[in-house]
Amino acid sequence: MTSTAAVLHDVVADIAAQMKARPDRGEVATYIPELARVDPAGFGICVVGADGAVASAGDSDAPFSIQSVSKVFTLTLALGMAGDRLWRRVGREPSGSPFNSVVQLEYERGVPRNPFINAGAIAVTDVILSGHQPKEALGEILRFIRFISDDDGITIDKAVAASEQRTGFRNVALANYMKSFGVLENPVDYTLGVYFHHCAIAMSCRQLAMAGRFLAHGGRNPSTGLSVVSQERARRINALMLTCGHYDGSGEFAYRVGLPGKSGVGGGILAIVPGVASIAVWSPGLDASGNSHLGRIALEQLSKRMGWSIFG
Ligand SMILES: NC(=O)CC[C@H](N)C(=O)O
Repeated sequence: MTSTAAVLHDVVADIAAQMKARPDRGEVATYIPELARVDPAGFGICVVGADGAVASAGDSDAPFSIQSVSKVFTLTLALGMAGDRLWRRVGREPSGSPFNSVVQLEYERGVPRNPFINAGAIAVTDVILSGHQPKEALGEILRFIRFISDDDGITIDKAVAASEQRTGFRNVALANYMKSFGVLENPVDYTLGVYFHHCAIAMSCRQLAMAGRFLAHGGRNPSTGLSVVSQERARRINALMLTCGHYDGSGEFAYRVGLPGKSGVGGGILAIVPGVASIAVWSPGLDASGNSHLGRIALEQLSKRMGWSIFG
């Protein structure tokens, strides 16, 4: 073991022990009833380096609902299908608004600010769906995630998908509003069905960190050398994660952590250290912006102690 690897192992173990013990855990998402049942005591972390070395601690093998972290993978797939045409349907600017905000869509005539807020991700899902049946589109998304993770065991949590399908009234509103401007091509319930199901994909920190490797290594899977996307595309997805990955908490995340990252209301965060590592953390309690409270704090410590901020 090199000394950097040994340091990383110690740092990761220390952070997990500290996070497990903290009383301030944030609030689990309650607007999706199935997520309201998750125990806030969970904490997991996993770091995968360029050489494939893994440093993990806590509940790093416990599956959780990846929710909006899936938006990184759907964006990657949609760019592969539509290329720059995607940007006719969704913007690339931070929203400065909550992830499920309705008001901005009206000002901007149904074109969402970016692919990581709910409206933007629904528009991206609609692009993946075009020309397919919902089942095929969902199969494509799941296959892609299994491929980049090198893990065929990843599945969709049907109970979470059904729970959101029953209660996702805001997303129904956002989708119908976009449909009225012609931003969605497919029937609204088809697009939302695929969206709710990809948000309900369950992964562990280890699986998620594996899935993020291509973003850390210029678009390639470092273990096989196979290209997933071009280097330019990987760089651009990282840029969007940095500027938009935490909704109206994106500025704070960049300030404190200094890495491209994408959060989900299941409490997961995928963070990328370009050229160095892919990191996943999970703690189900959220802050006021809907981002994992301890997940962000853990990443702040990790980035600081390893000197990983992209800002030097
Ligand atoms: N920020 C999130 O993770 C939100 C995703 C969730 N499925 C929703 O649409 O509300």
